[in-house]
Amino acid sequence: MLQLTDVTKSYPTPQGPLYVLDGVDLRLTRGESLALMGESGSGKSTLLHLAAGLDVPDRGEILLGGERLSALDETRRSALRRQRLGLVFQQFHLVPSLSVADNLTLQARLAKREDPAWTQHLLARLGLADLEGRYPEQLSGGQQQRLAIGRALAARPDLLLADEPTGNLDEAAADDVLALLQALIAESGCALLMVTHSARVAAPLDRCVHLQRGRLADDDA
Ligand SMILES: Nc1ncnc2c1ncn2[C@@H]1O[C@H](COP(=O)(O)OP(=O)(O)OP(=O)(O)O)[C@@H](O)[C@H]1O
Repeated sequence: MLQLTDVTKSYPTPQGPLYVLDGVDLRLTRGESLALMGESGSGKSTLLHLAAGLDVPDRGEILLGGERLSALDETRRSALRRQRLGLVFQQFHLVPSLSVADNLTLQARLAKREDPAWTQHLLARLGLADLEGRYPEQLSGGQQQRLAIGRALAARPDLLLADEPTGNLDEAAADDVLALLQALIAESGCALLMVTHSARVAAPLDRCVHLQRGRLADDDA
C-alpha cells in the first residue's frame, strides 16, 4: 500500500542542510494501522508529507498503491492523492461556507467517487446525521474533527494519513474520535498511518514505530 525505501530528507539552513530523515524504510500493507511516534521535531510530519506526495525526498523511493511518486508530475500526484488518500490534520481545515453534508462530500465529489449510501452511513456513524444542515462554526471541536474524518473517508481511500488528529481535543472527545476512526477504518478496509505523541493513542493500532535521529525503530513493547 505504502512503501518507503531509503528515504532521506533535509532542509536547507544557514548552517548547512538539516537532515531530518536519513535512510528511512517503511512498509504499510493493505488495511494495516501504524502509529508513528517520536519527539517533537524528529520528522514525523515531514515523513507524512512525503508519503502524501506533498513534498519530495532528497533520495530514496516512495511507492503509493504501487505507483512511484517520483515518476509522477504534480498534476498526476494530486490525482493519485485524491483517488487513494484521505488526510486528517490537527487543524480541521473545514470549509466554513459549506454545510456539514457538503463538507463531508467535498473530497468524494472532487475524486468523482460520490456514494450517497456510504455518505449517509458515515453521517450516522459519526453522529452527524441530525446536524447535516449546520455549518462548521456551529459544531463542537469533537464534532468538527469527526466531520474532517468523514470527509477524508468519503471517497473510500486505501490509506488514511492522520497527523495528531486528536491533538486539539480533550481526552474524552479524543477517545471518542479515535474509537470511531478505528471502527470506520476496519469497516472500510482502509490502512492508517497516524502520527501521535501519545502511547495511549498508539496502543490500539496494529504496529508502532519510533522516529529517532532520522531513522525508524520498531516498537515491540
Ligand atoms: N520547511 C522547513 N524548513 C526548514 N526546516 C524545517 C522545515 N520543516 C520542518 N523543518 C524542521 O525539520 C524538523 C522536523 O520537523 P517535523 O515537523 O517533521 O517534526 P515533527 O516530528 O512532526 O514535530 P512535532 O511533533 O513538533 O510536530 C524540525 O527540526 C523542523 O524545525
